[in-house]
Amino acid sequence: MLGQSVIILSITKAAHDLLAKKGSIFSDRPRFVMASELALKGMHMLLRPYDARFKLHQRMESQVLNERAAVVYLPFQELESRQLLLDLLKNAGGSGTDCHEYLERTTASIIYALFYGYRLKSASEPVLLAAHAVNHEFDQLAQVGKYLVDSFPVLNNLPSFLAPWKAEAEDHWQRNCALHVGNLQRGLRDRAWNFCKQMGGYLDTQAIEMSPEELALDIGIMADAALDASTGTLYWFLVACVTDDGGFMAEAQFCLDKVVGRDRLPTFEDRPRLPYIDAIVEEVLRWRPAGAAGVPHFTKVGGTYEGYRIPANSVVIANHWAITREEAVFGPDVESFRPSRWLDSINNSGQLRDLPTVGFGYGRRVCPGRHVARNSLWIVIARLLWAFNITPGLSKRGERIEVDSTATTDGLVTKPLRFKATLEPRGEWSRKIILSGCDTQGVAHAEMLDRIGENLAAKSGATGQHSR
Ligand code: HEM
Repeated sequence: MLGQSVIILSITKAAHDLLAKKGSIFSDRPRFVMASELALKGMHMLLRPYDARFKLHQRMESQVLNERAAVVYLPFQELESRQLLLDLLKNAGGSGTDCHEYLERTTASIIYALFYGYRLKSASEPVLLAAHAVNHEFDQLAQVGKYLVDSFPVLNNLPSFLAPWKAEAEDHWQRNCALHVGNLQRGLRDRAWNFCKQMGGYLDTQAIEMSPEELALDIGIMADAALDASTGTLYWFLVACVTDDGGFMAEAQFCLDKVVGRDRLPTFEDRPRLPYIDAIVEEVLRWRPAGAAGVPHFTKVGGTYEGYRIPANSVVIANHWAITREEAVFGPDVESFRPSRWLDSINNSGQLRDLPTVGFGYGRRVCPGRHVARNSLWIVIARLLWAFNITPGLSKRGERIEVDSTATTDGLVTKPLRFKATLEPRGEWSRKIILSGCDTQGVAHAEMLDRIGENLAAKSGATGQHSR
Protein backbone atom coordinates (compact mmCIF):
# COMPACT_ATOMS: atom_id res chain seq x y z
CA MET A 1 0.00 0.00 0.00
CA LEU A 2 1.22 3.51 -0.77
CA GLY A 3 3.19 5.13 2.07
CA GLN A 4 3.60 1.86 3.95
CA SER A 5 6.91 1.21 5.76
CA VAL A 6 8.83 -1.85 4.61
CA ILE A 7 11.55 -3.23 6.89
CA ILE A 8 13.99 -5.73 5.45
CA LEU A 9 15.87 -7.96 7.89
CA SER A 10 19.18 -9.18 6.52
CA ILE A 11 20.81 -10.87 9.52
CA THR A 12 19.78 -13.98 11.45
CA LYS A 13 19.67 -12.27 14.82
CA ALA A 14 17.21 -9.59 13.76
CA ALA A 15 14.97 -12.06 11.93
CA HIS A 16 14.96 -14.41 14.90
CA ASP A 17 14.50 -11.66 17.53
CA LEU A 18 11.56 -10.10 15.73
CA LEU A 19 9.79 -12.77 13.68
CA ALA A 20 10.32 -15.72 16.03
CA LYS A 21 10.73 -14.33 19.56
CA LYS A 22 8.06 -11.69 19.05
CA GLY A 23 5.90 -13.98 16.92
CA SER A 24 2.66 -12.82 18.52
CA ILE A 25 3.26 -9.36 17.00
CA PHE A 26 5.09 -10.13 13.74
CA SER A 27 2.99 -12.97 12.30
CA ASP A 28 0.41 -11.04 10.32
CA ARG A 29 0.50 -10.63 6.54
CA PRO A 30 0.20 -7.38 4.59
CA ARG A 31 -3.02 -6.83 2.62
CA PHE A 32 -3.07 -8.22 -0.91
CA VAL A 33 -6.35 -6.67 -2.02
CA MET A 34 -6.44 -8.05 -5.55
CA ALA A 35 -4.85 -11.48 -5.07
CA SER A 36 -6.05 -12.39 -1.61
CA GLU A 37 -9.18 -10.42 -0.75
CA LEU A 38 -10.84 -10.28 -4.18
CA ALA A 39 -9.47 -13.21 -6.18
CA LEU A 40 -9.39 -15.75 -3.34
CA LYS A 41 -12.00 -14.23 -1.01
CA GLY A 42 -9.48 -14.23 1.85
CA MET A 43 -8.97 -18.02 1.69
CA HIS A 44 -5.30 -18.23 0.62
CA MET A 45 -3.53 -19.80 3.61
CA LEU A 46 -0.18 -18.11 2.92
CA LEU A 47 -1.81 -14.68 2.79
CA ARG A 48 -4.38 -14.99 5.59
CA PRO A 49 -4.15 -12.42 8.39
CA TYR A 50 -3.01 -13.81 11.73
CA ASP A 51 -6.46 -14.18 13.28
CA ALA A 52 -8.68 -16.84 14.83
CA ARG A 53 -9.62 -18.34 11.45
CA PHE A 54 -5.94 -18.59 10.48
CA LYS A 55 -5.22 -20.39 13.76
CA LEU A 56 -8.03 -22.86 13.05
CA HIS A 57 -6.50 -23.66 9.66
CA GLN A 58 -3.10 -23.95 11.27
CA ARG A 59 -4.50 -26.55 13.70
CA MET A 60 -6.11 -28.46 10.82
CA GLU A 61 -2.84 -28.49 8.89
CA SER A 62 -0.80 -29.39 11.95
CA GLN A 63 -2.97 -32.54 12.36
CA VAL A 64 -1.52 -33.93 9.14
CA LEU A 65 1.87 -32.18 8.95
CA ASN A 66 3.36 -32.26 12.47
CA GLU A 67 6.64 -34.10 13.08
CA ARG A 68 4.96 -37.30 14.36
CA ALA A 69 2.53 -37.39 11.45
CA ALA A 70 5.35 -36.86 8.94
CA VAL A 71 6.97 -40.15 10.02
CA VAL A 72 3.85 -42.04 8.98
CA TYR A 73 4.27 -40.96 5.35
CA LEU A 74 7.81 -42.33 4.94
CA PRO A 75 6.64 -45.47 3.03
CA PHE A 76 5.14 -43.29 0.32
CA GLN A 77 8.26 -41.16 0.01
CA GLU A 78 10.26 -44.38 -0.17
CA LEU A 79 7.99 -45.66 -2.97
CA GLU A 80 8.09 -42.55 -5.14
CA SER A 81 11.84 -42.11 -4.77
CA ARG A 82 12.29 -45.64 -6.17
CA GLN A 83 10.15 -44.78 -9.19
CA LEU A 84 12.29 -41.67 -9.73
CA LEU A 85 15.44 -43.81 -9.99
CA LEU A 86 13.87 -45.92 -12.72
CA ASP A 87 12.54 -42.88 -14.61
CA LEU A 88 16.01 -41.31 -14.57
CA LEU A 89 17.78 -44.53 -15.51
CA LYS A 90 15.56 -44.73 -18.58
CA ASN A 91 15.72 -41.07 -19.55
CA ALA A 92 18.75 -39.21 -18.19
CA GLY A 93 21.76 -41.21 -19.44
CA GLY A 94 23.97 -40.44 -22.44
CA SER A 95 23.97 -36.76 -23.26
CA GLY A 96 21.51 -36.12 -20.44
CA THR A 97 18.13 -34.49 -20.12
CA ASP A 98 16.24 -31.78 -18.25
CA CYS A 99 15.29 -33.72 -15.11
CA HIS A 100 12.74 -31.18 -13.87
CA GLU A 101 9.70 -33.16 -15.00
CA TYR A 102 10.92 -36.34 -13.27
CA LEU A 103 11.58 -34.49 -10.01
CA GLU A 104 8.22 -32.79 -10.30
CA ARG A 105 6.38 -36.05 -10.92
CA THR A 106 7.99 -37.48 -7.79
CA THR A 107 7.09 -34.63 -5.45
CA ALA A 108 3.66 -34.17 -7.06
CA SER A 109 2.82 -37.84 -6.75
CA ILE A 110 3.80 -37.90 -3.05
CA ILE A 111 1.64 -34.84 -2.48
CA TYR A 112 -1.39 -35.87 -4.57
CA ALA A 113 -1.43 -39.37 -3.08
CA LEU A 114 -1.34 -38.06 0.49
CA PHE A 115 -3.66 -35.13 -0.14
CA TYR A 116 -6.14 -36.69 -2.59
CA GLY A 117 -5.50 -40.45 -2.71
CA TYR A 118 -4.09 -40.90 -6.21
CA ARG A 119 -0.64 -41.11 -7.75
CA LEU A 120 0.65 -39.30 -10.85
CA LYS A 121 2.37 -41.14 -13.67
CA SER A 122 3.87 -38.05 -15.30
CA ALA A 123 4.29 -34.34 -14.77
CA SER A 124 1.98 -33.64 -17.69
CA GLU A 125 -1.18 -35.13 -16.17
CA PRO A 126 -4.10 -32.72 -16.77
CA VAL A 127 -4.68 -32.09 -13.05
CA LEU A 128 -1.11 -30.85 -12.64
CA LEU A 129 -1.18 -28.72 -15.78
CA ALA A 130 -4.43 -27.15 -14.56
CA ALA A 131 -2.81 -26.37 -11.20
CA HIS A 132 0.17 -24.73 -12.95
CA ALA A 133 -2.14 -22.62 -15.12
CA VAL A 134 -4.17 -21.37 -12.13
CA ASN A 135 -1.03 -20.67 -10.11
CA HIS A 136 0.54 -18.75 -12.95
CA GLU A 137 -2.59 -16.62 -13.18
CA PHE A 138 -2.53 -16.08 -9.41
CA ASP A 139 1.14 -14.97 -9.54
CA GLN A 140 0.13 -12.28 -12.04
CA LEU A 141 -2.64 -11.07 -9.73
CA ALA A 142 -0.21 -10.90 -6.80
CA GLN A 143 2.37 -8.76 -8.62
CA VAL A 144 3.26 -5.72 -6.56
CA GLY A 145 2.22 -2.50 -8.29
CA LYS A 146 0.20 -4.14 -11.08
CA TYR A 147 -3.24 -3.21 -9.69
CA LEU A 148 -4.02 0.29 -8.49
CA VAL A 149 -6.45 -1.13 -5.94
CA ASP A 150 -3.51 -2.68 -4.04
CA SER A 151 -2.08 0.81 -3.52
CA PHE A 152 -5.46 2.50 -2.95
CA PRO A 153 -7.88 -0.07 -1.43
CA VAL A 154 -10.51 2.65 -1.23
CA LEU A 155 -10.97 2.22 -5.01
CA ASN A 156 -12.77 -0.99 -4.21
CA ASN A 157 -15.82 1.07 -3.29
CA LEU A 158 -16.28 1.95 -6.96
CA PRO A 159 -19.15 0.20 -8.76
CA SER A 160 -18.10 -2.79 -10.86
CA PHE A 161 -18.41 -0.98 -14.21
CA LEU A 162 -15.71 1.47 -13.02
CA ALA A 163 -13.60 -1.27 -11.41
CA PRO A 164 -12.77 -3.82 -14.15
CA TRP A 165 -10.35 -5.67 -11.84
CA LYS A 166 -13.33 -7.01 -9.88
CA ALA A 167 -14.50 -9.11 -12.86
CA GLU A 168 -10.93 -10.32 -13.43
CA ALA A 169 -10.68 -11.37 -9.78
CA GLU A 170 -14.08 -13.09 -9.86
CA ASP A 171 -13.07 -14.96 -13.00
CA HIS A 172 -9.94 -16.23 -11.28
CA TRP A 173 -11.91 -17.21 -8.18
CA GLN A 174 -14.26 -19.35 -10.28
CA ARG A 175 -11.37 -21.22 -11.93
CA ASN A 176 -9.25 -21.56 -8.78
CA CYS A 177 -12.22 -22.72 -6.74
CA ALA A 178 -13.41 -25.21 -9.39
CA LEU A 179 -9.95 -26.80 -9.49
CA HIS A 180 -9.58 -27.18 -5.74
CA VAL A 181 -13.19 -28.15 -5.03
CA GLY A 182 -12.92 -30.76 -7.81
CA ASN A 183 -9.80 -32.18 -6.14
CA LEU A 184 -11.50 -32.18 -2.73
CA GLN A 185 -14.49 -34.08 -4.13
CA ARG A 186 -12.19 -36.55 -5.83
CA GLY A 187 -10.28 -37.04 -2.56
CA LEU A 188 -13.46 -37.59 -0.57
CA ARG A 189 -14.80 -40.02 -3.19
CA ASP A 190 -11.56 -41.97 -3.45
CA ARG A 191 -11.65 -45.26 -1.58
CA ALA A 192 -8.22 -44.73 0.04
CA TRP A 193 -7.35 -42.67 3.12
CA ASN A 194 -6.11 -39.14 2.31
CA PHE A 195 -5.78 -35.61 3.80
CA CYS A 196 -9.25 -34.57 2.52
CA LYS A 197 -10.85 -37.27 4.65
CA GLN A 198 -8.55 -36.64 7.60
CA MET A 199 -9.12 -32.88 7.67
CA GLY A 200 -12.83 -33.23 6.90
CA GLY A 201 -13.04 -35.73 9.78
CA TYR A 202 -11.33 -33.25 12.10
CA LEU A 203 -13.96 -30.61 11.31
CA ASP A 204 -16.75 -33.13 11.92
CA THR A 205 -15.41 -34.35 15.27
CA GLN A 206 -14.82 -30.78 16.46
CA ALA A 207 -18.25 -29.71 15.11
CA ILE A 208 -16.64 -26.84 13.16
CA GLU A 209 -18.64 -25.25 10.35
CA MET A 210 -16.67 -24.78 7.15
CA SER A 211 -17.81 -24.44 3.55
CA PRO A 212 -16.49 -26.98 1.01
CA GLU A 213 -14.74 -24.07 -0.76
CA GLU A 214 -12.84 -23.06 2.37
CA LEU A 215 -11.72 -26.64 3.09
CA ALA A 216 -10.84 -27.21 -0.58
CA LEU A 217 -8.77 -24.02 -0.74
CA ASP A 218 -6.90 -24.88 2.45
CA ILE A 219 -5.90 -28.30 1.10
CA GLY A 220 -5.33 -27.07 -2.45
CA ILE A 221 -3.14 -24.09 -1.55
CA MET A 222 -1.15 -26.31 0.78
CA ALA A 223 -0.59 -28.74 -2.11
CA ASP A 224 0.49 -25.90 -4.41
CA ALA A 225 2.92 -24.52 -1.79
CA ALA A 226 4.31 -27.99 -1.21
CA LEU A 227 4.84 -28.81 -4.86
CA ASP A 228 6.63 -25.73 -6.06
CA ALA A 229 9.08 -25.32 -3.18
CA SER A 230 9.91 -29.04 -2.91
CA THR A 231 10.50 -29.50 -6.63
CA GLY A 232 12.51 -26.27 -6.75
CA THR A 233 14.77 -27.39 -3.90
CA LEU A 234 15.45 -30.77 -5.52
CA TYR A 235 16.22 -29.05 -8.79
CA TRP A 236 18.73 -26.81 -6.95
CA PHE A 237 20.28 -29.95 -5.51
CA LEU A 238 20.93 -31.13 -9.08
CA VAL A 239 22.52 -27.75 -9.86
CA ALA A 240 24.83 -28.28 -6.87
CA CYS A 241 25.76 -31.69 -8.33
CA VAL A 242 26.53 -30.51 -11.85
CA THR A 243 28.59 -27.58 -10.53
CA ASP A 244 30.28 -29.56 -7.73
CA ASP A 245 33.80 -28.23 -7.31
CA GLY A 246 34.41 -29.23 -3.70
CA GLY A 247 33.88 -32.97 -4.05
CA PHE A 248 30.71 -33.23 -1.96
CA MET A 249 29.27 -35.98 -4.22
CA ALA A 250 32.37 -38.12 -3.77
CA GLU A 251 32.21 -37.59 0.00
CA ALA A 252 28.51 -38.54 0.08
CA GLN A 253 29.11 -41.64 -2.05
CA PHE A 254 31.95 -42.69 0.25
CA CYS A 255 29.57 -42.45 3.25
CA LEU A 256 26.78 -44.26 1.39
CA ASP A 257 29.07 -47.11 0.34
CA LYS A 258 30.32 -47.49 3.91
CA VAL A 259 26.90 -47.48 5.57
CA VAL A 260 24.62 -48.97 2.90
CA GLY A 261 26.97 -50.95 0.67
CA ARG A 262 26.14 -51.82 -2.91
CA ASP A 263 23.56 -54.59 -2.49
CA ARG A 264 20.52 -52.48 -1.62
CA LEU A 265 19.11 -48.95 -1.76
CA PRO A 266 19.54 -46.55 1.17
CA THR A 267 16.47 -46.47 3.43
CA PHE A 268 15.22 -44.19 6.19
CA GLU A 269 16.62 -46.69 8.72
CA ASP A 270 20.11 -45.68 7.56
CA ARG A 271 19.48 -42.02 8.36
CA PRO A 272 21.04 -41.88 11.85
CA ARG A 273 24.30 -43.17 10.33
CA LEU A 274 24.23 -40.81 7.35
CA PRO A 275 24.44 -37.29 8.79
CA TYR A 276 26.28 -36.16 5.67
CA ILE A 277 23.05 -36.57 3.66
CA ASP A 278 21.19 -34.43 6.22
CA ALA A 279 24.00 -31.90 5.89
CA ILE A 280 23.43 -31.85 2.12
CA VAL A 281 19.70 -31.24 2.64
CA GLU A 282 20.42 -28.32 4.98
CA GLU A 283 23.06 -26.93 2.65
CA VAL A 284 20.70 -26.92 -0.36
CA LEU A 285 18.10 -25.09 1.73
CA ARG A 286 20.78 -22.56 2.73
CA TRP A 287 22.65 -22.23 -0.56
CA ARG A 288 19.53 -21.68 -2.66
CA PRO A 289 16.55 -20.93 -0.37
CA ALA A 290 13.40 -21.57 -2.43
CA GLY A 291 11.84 -18.31 -1.27
CA ALA A 292 15.02 -16.23 -1.66
CA ALA A 293 13.39 -12.86 -1.10
CA GLY A 294 11.40 -14.11 1.91
CA VAL A 295 7.65 -14.03 2.45
CA PRO A 296 6.39 -10.72 3.88
CA HIS A 297 5.21 -10.62 7.49
CA PHE A 298 3.33 -7.63 8.90
CA THR A 299 2.98 -5.91 12.25
CA LYS A 300 0.06 -3.79 13.36
CA VAL A 301 1.99 -2.74 16.46
CA GLY A 302 4.84 -0.24 16.43
CA GLY A 303 7.98 -0.45 18.58
CA THR A 304 11.75 -0.17 18.54
CA TYR A 305 14.49 -2.70 17.92
CA GLU A 306 18.16 -2.01 18.71
CA GLY A 307 17.56 1.72 18.38
CA TYR A 308 15.56 1.46 15.13
CA ARG A 309 11.93 2.57 15.09
CA ILE A 310 9.39 0.14 13.67
CA PRO A 311 6.21 2.05 12.80
CA ALA A 312 2.83 0.41 13.33
CA ASN A 313 1.48 -1.27 10.15
CA SER A 314 4.89 -2.11 8.71
CA VAL A 315 5.70 -4.90 6.30
CA VAL A 316 8.62 -6.88 7.72
CA ILE A 317 10.54 -9.18 5.39
CA ALA A 318 13.31 -11.62 6.25
CA ASN A 319 15.65 -11.48 3.27
CA HIS A 320 16.47 -15.19 3.10
CA TRP A 321 19.15 -14.64 0.48
CA ALA A 322 21.14 -12.18 2.60
CA ILE A 323 20.60 -14.11 5.83
CA THR A 324 21.90 -17.37 4.35
CA ARG A 325 25.06 -15.54 3.26
CA GLU A 326 26.04 -14.35 6.75
CA GLU A 327 29.65 -15.42 7.27
CA ALA A 328 29.52 -14.77 11.02
CA VAL A 329 26.87 -17.49 11.24
CA PHE A 330 27.59 -19.97 8.44
CA GLY A 331 31.36 -19.62 8.21
CA PRO A 332 33.55 -18.60 5.28
CA ASP A 333 32.90 -19.29 1.62
CA VAL A 334 29.14 -18.84 1.90
CA GLU A 335 28.68 -18.73 -1.88
CA SER A 336 30.03 -22.28 -2.19
CA PHE A 337 28.03 -25.45 -1.66
CA ARG A 338 29.79 -27.00 1.37
CA PRO A 339 27.64 -29.50 3.34
CA SER A 340 30.50 -29.98 5.82
CA ARG A 341 29.72 -26.58 7.36
CA TRP A 342 26.71 -28.31 8.99
CA LEU A 343 28.73 -31.08 10.59
CA ASP A 344 30.21 -30.96 14.03
CA SER A 345 33.81 -31.59 13.03
CA ILE A 346 35.21 -30.55 16.42
CA ASN A 347 33.46 -33.24 18.45
CA ASN A 348 33.04 -35.48 15.41
CA SER A 349 29.74 -36.52 17.00
CA GLY A 350 27.95 -37.27 13.75
CA GLN A 351 25.37 -34.67 14.80
CA LEU A 352 24.40 -31.65 12.73
CA ARG A 353 25.60 -28.35 14.14
CA ASP A 354 22.92 -26.13 15.57
CA LEU A 355 23.01 -23.56 12.76
CA PRO A 356 19.85 -21.55 12.12
CA THR A 357 17.54 -22.86 9.40
CA VAL A 358 16.22 -20.11 7.19
CA GLY A 359 14.59 -21.73 4.14
CA PHE A 360 11.30 -22.55 5.87
CA GLY A 361 10.72 -19.07 7.25
CA TYR A 362 10.09 -17.85 10.77
CA GLY A 363 8.02 -17.87 13.91
CA ARG A 364 4.32 -18.60 13.81
CA ARG A 365 4.29 -18.48 10.01
CA VAL A 366 7.09 -21.05 9.65
CA CYS A 367 6.36 -23.57 6.90
CA PRO A 368 4.06 -26.25 8.36
CA GLY A 369 5.24 -28.74 5.71
CA ARG A 370 8.92 -28.64 6.72
CA HIS A 371 9.00 -32.11 8.33
CA VAL A 372 7.38 -33.77 5.32
CA ALA A 373 9.61 -31.75 2.98
CA ARG A 374 12.86 -32.65 4.78
CA ASN A 375 11.98 -36.37 4.66
CA SER A 376 11.25 -36.24 0.91
CA LEU A 377 14.48 -34.36 0.27
CA TRP A 378 16.50 -36.79 2.36
CA ILE A 379 15.39 -40.02 0.70
CA VAL A 380 15.53 -38.63 -2.84
CA ILE A 381 19.01 -37.12 -2.36
CA ALA A 382 20.38 -40.24 -0.62
CA ARG A 383 19.13 -42.50 -3.39
CA LEU A 384 20.20 -40.30 -6.30
CA LEU A 385 23.73 -40.08 -4.93
CA TRP A 386 23.84 -43.81 -4.14
CA ALA A 387 22.67 -44.75 -7.64
CA PHE A 388 24.14 -42.27 -10.10
CA ASN A 389 27.15 -40.25 -11.14
CA ILE A 390 25.69 -36.84 -11.90
CA THR A 391 27.37 -34.55 -14.43
CA PRO A 392 26.36 -31.69 -16.75
CA GLY A 393 24.52 -32.70 -19.93
CA LEU A 394 26.30 -32.72 -23.28
CA SER A 395 25.72 -30.66 -26.42
CA LYS A 396 25.12 -32.25 -29.84
CA ARG A 397 28.89 -32.03 -30.36
CA GLY A 398 29.49 -33.95 -27.15
CA GLU A 399 30.74 -30.95 -25.13
CA ARG A 400 29.69 -30.39 -21.52
CA ILE A 401 27.02 -27.70 -21.21
CA GLU A 402 28.15 -25.73 -18.17
CA VAL A 403 25.33 -24.73 -15.81
CA ASP A 404 25.13 -21.24 -14.32
CA SER A 405 24.27 -21.85 -10.67
CA THR A 406 23.06 -18.27 -10.24
CA ALA A 407 20.52 -18.28 -13.09
CA THR A 408 17.07 -18.31 -11.50
CA THR A 409 13.44 -17.70 -12.30
CA ASP A 410 11.55 -14.74 -10.79
CA GLY A 411 8.68 -15.04 -8.38
CA LEU A 412 7.95 -16.07 -4.82
CA VAL A 413 9.64 -19.44 -5.39
CA THR A 414 12.98 -19.07 -7.15
CA LYS A 415 13.94 -22.10 -9.25
CA PRO A 416 16.98 -22.70 -11.45
CA LEU A 417 16.57 -21.96 -15.13
CA ARG A 418 16.15 -25.20 -17.07
CA PHE A 419 19.34 -27.20 -17.67
CA LYS A 420 20.47 -30.65 -18.76
CA ALA A 421 22.11 -33.17 -16.46
CA THR A 422 23.45 -36.63 -17.20
CA LEU A 423 22.77 -39.37 -14.67
CA GLU A 424 24.68 -42.59 -15.31
CA PRO A 425 24.47 -45.55 -12.92
CA ARG A 426 27.56 -45.75 -10.72
CA GLY A 427 27.99 -49.35 -11.80
CA GLU A 428 26.29 -52.50 -12.99
CA TRP A 429 25.32 -53.11 -9.34
CA SER A 430 23.17 -49.97 -9.10
CA ARG A 431 21.66 -50.48 -12.57
CA LYS A 432 20.62 -54.02 -11.59
CA ILE A 433 19.01 -52.93 -8.33
CA ILE A 434 17.10 -50.10 -10.03
CA LEU A 435 15.86 -52.39 -12.80
CA SER A 436 14.80 -55.14 -10.43
CA GLY A 437 13.24 -53.11 -7.62
CA CYS A 438 12.10 -49.68 -8.77
CA ASP A 439 9.11 -50.25 -11.02
CA THR A 440 6.35 -49.23 -8.62
CA GLN A 441 3.45 -48.73 -11.02
CA GLY A 442 1.77 -51.99 -9.98
CA VAL A 443 1.97 -51.26 -6.24
CA ALA A 444 -1.39 -51.28 -4.42
CA HIS A 445 -1.10 -47.68 -3.25
CA ALA A 446 -4.65 -47.52 -1.84
CA GLU A 447 -3.78 -50.22 0.70
CA MET A 448 -0.60 -48.31 1.56
CA LEU A 449 -2.62 -45.15 2.15
CA ASP A 450 -5.13 -47.01 4.32
CA ARG A 451 -2.28 -48.29 6.48
CA ILE A 452 -0.92 -44.74 6.69
CA GLY A 453 -4.37 -43.58 7.86
CA GLU A 454 -4.49 -46.30 10.53
CA ASN A 455 -0.99 -45.44 11.75
CA LEU A 456 -1.88 -41.77 11.89
CA ALA A 457 -5.02 -42.55 13.89
CA ALA A 458 -2.95 -44.68 16.28
CA LYS A 459 -0.52 -41.76 16.80
CA SER A 460 -3.00 -38.91 17.01
CA GLY A 461 -6.25 -40.56 18.06
CA ALA A 462 -8.00 -38.83 15.13
CA THR A 463 -9.59 -40.93 12.38
CA GLY A 464 -10.07 -40.08 8.72
CA GLN A 465 -13.82 -40.74 8.99
CA HIS A 466 -15.95 -37.91 7.66
CA SER A 467 -19.55 -37.19 6.85
CA ARG A 468 -19.01 -34.69 4.05
C1 HEM B 1 11.62 -27.63 0.43
C2 HEM B 1 10.33 -27.43 0.55
C3 HEM B 1 9.68 -26.21 1.14
C4 HEM B 1 10.19 -24.95 1.38
C5 HEM B 1 11.61 -24.46 1.12
C6 HEM B 1 9.12 -24.16 1.95
C7 HEM B 1 9.25 -22.84 2.35
C8 HEM B 1 8.23 -22.08 2.91
C9 HEM B 1 8.36 -20.71 3.34
C10 HEM B 1 9.64 -19.87 3.26
C11 HEM B 1 7.15 -20.30 3.83
C12 HEM B 1 6.80 -18.92 4.42
C13 HEM B 1 7.26 -18.80 5.86
C14 HEM B 1 7.13 -17.41 6.45
O1 HEM B 1 6.18 -16.71 6.14
O2 HEM B 1 8.01 -17.00 7.24
C15 HEM B 1 6.25 -21.41 3.69
C16 HEM B 1 4.92 -21.39 4.04
C17 HEM B 1 4.05 -22.44 3.85
N1 HEM B 1 4.37 -23.72 3.42
FE1 HEM B 1 6.19 -24.38 2.82
N2 HEM B 1 8.00 -24.93 2.04
C18 HEM B 1 8.29 -26.19 1.56
C19 HEM B 1 7.46 -27.30 1.50
C20 HEM B 1 6.15 -27.31 1.95
C21 HEM B 1 5.33 -28.49 2.07
C22 HEM B 1 5.80 -29.93 1.75
C23 HEM B 1 4.09 -28.07 2.50
C24 HEM B 1 2.85 -28.87 2.80
C25 HEM B 1 2.79 -30.18 2.78
C26 HEM B 1 4.16 -26.62 2.68
C27 HEM B 1 3.11 -25.82 3.09
C28 HEM B 1 3.22 -24.47 3.40
C29 HEM B 1 2.10 -23.64 3.86
C30 HEM B 1 0.64 -24.10 4.00
C31 HEM B 1 2.62 -22.37 4.14
C32 HEM B 1 1.84 -21.13 4.65
C33 HEM B 1 2.08 -20.97 6.14
C34 HEM B 1 1.58 -19.64 6.72
O3 HEM B 1 1.38 -18.65 6.01
O4 HEM B 1 1.39 -19.58 7.94
N3 HEM B 1 5.42 -26.20 2.34
N4 HEM B 1 6.93 -22.50 3.15
